[in-house]
Amino acid sequence: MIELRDVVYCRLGTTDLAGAEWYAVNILGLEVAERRKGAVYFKSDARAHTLCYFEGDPTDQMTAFEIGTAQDLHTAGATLEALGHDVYYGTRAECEARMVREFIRFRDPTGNVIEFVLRPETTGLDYHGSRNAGITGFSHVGLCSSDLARDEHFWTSVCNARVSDRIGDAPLMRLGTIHHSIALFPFHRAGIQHINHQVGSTDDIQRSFHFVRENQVNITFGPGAHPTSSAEFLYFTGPEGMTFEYSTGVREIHDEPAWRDRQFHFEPKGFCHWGSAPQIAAFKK
Ligand SMILES: O=C(O)c1cccc(O)c1O
Ligand SMILES: [Fe+2]
Repeated sequence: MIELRDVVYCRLGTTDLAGAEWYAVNILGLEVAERRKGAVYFKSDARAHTLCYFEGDPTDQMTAFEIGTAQDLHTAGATLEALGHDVYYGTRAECEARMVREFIRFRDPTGNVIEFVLRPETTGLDYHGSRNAGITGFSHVGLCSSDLARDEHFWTSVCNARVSDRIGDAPLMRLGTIHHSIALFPFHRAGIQHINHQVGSTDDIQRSFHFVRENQVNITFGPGAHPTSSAEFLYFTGPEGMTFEYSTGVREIHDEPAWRDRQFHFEPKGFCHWGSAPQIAAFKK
């Protein structure tokens, strides 16, 4: 079994790097950690970076997860190869571009590009956004799935993710104690479906709701409250059509043996108990 510690970063291709940077700083509220040739790195918490935009094809999207030891990384590579996945070992330059010691890359059964990384860099320092969005950190990712049962099986039986709850057949899965670090939503193509940052409080959700609306950003869902994680949320659209979510108050599961995954409706009420309805394709039938 491959043990994953946490989701660590997303890498997103863009045809407008300057525009993506402007949005990440001025709307989303991230901090530029570093600019390199053809790429900008963003901080959202103590880690060296949790998001990278690079000049490239917008369908080029990667999600990375931390693995504990070099031994585990190599075992994971062998396990994935045995299951028929092509596994690519990152070069030194590619490791430097990700601020990690080692990584492997492969595709999940839907075709999502996944990286398992060793020793991602941290700064030990908080981040400071110029816009006070109240972000406390990068927290989870939603991935598109063309076959939810098949992909849930992959993530739970190969990668040790545990299902916390399901909305319809869409699993919300935890790697540690946070209700979910990865969730799968039905969509006909591979890609990152949404990127979640946690914010400090309801005030941050409400202030961002008005702020993004004032700035002509398309709000696609919320403000609302998820019955699953119990988090209050806001979803809005970013560069290249990416969905970003802020949420606050996500449930933690500490009594692992006692927790039973629950079944929610794949309808607006399964996504929000305040009555908001999603304008997000993967959240609709
Ligand atoms: O937090 C949740 O429970 C949740 C539920 C549905 C969809 C999401 O993106 C979520 O984060
Ligand atoms: Fe989410």
